Amino acid sequence: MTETPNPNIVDADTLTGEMRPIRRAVLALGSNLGERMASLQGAVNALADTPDVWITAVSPVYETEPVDCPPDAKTFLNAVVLIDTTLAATRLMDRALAIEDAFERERSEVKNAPRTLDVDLIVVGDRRSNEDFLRLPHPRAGERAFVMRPWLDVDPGAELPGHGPVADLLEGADQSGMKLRDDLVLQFQ
Ligand SMILES: Nc1ncnc2c1ncn2[C@@H]1O[C@H](COP(=O)(O)OP(=O)(O)OP(=O)(O)O)[C@@H](O)[C@H]1O
Ligand SMILES: Nc1nc2c(c(=O)[nH]1)N=C(CO)CN2
Repeated sequence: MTETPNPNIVDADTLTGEMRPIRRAVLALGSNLGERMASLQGAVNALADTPDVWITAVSPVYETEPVDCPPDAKTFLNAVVLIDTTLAATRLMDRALAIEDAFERERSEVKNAPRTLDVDLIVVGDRRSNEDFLRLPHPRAGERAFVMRPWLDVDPGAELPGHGPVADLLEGADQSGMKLRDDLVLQFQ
């Protein structure tokens, strides 16, 4: 039987904006200023407390040499968080910026200036975006071992849309400046 949609009936999704699809998202955390581990843990806690966000995995923590940073930059702690979310990608970006602000992130004109906390969206489902406010997938993620390595740890089959398997990207990346900090473990509920 062929069903003809009734134009007089507006479905509940359209009316309420509810029933958004659930998407897997990958967020990268970094800190090279202040209490680095406390900032990363605070970001994980804040994500866990975010309505419509469910953390599914948190990676090990790596100590990494600064890449493309001012000459006096200190080493970073980096990690990756996997979430499921029904938030729109732009709302997730708002939340990431608010979490950075809550940890006294200062925004400077200096490229890659030291920061207490950086929360980057790497992928949000299959969402693509090319706005200044939100670029997805993150345009520099594929060349960053400090993102690919922890991502691979928590998702060995991961793929970066448009770039290929994370395992292959990592093989071509310079991992020499990275050290696993297995003495530092991020907790999540
Ligand atoms: N995928 C994304 N993740 C995080 N911020 C993004 C993304 N796409 C666009 N932005 C925008 O970039 C700005 C934040 O840039 P920020 O200064 O944190 O960059 P960065 O983390 O220092 O550098 P990079 O983008 O190379 O990691 C924000 O205004 C944010 O809206
Ligand atoms: N090691 C390391 N280097 C960086 C990082 C980072 O998180 N870790 N973030 C940057 C801009 O987001 C630039 N350079």
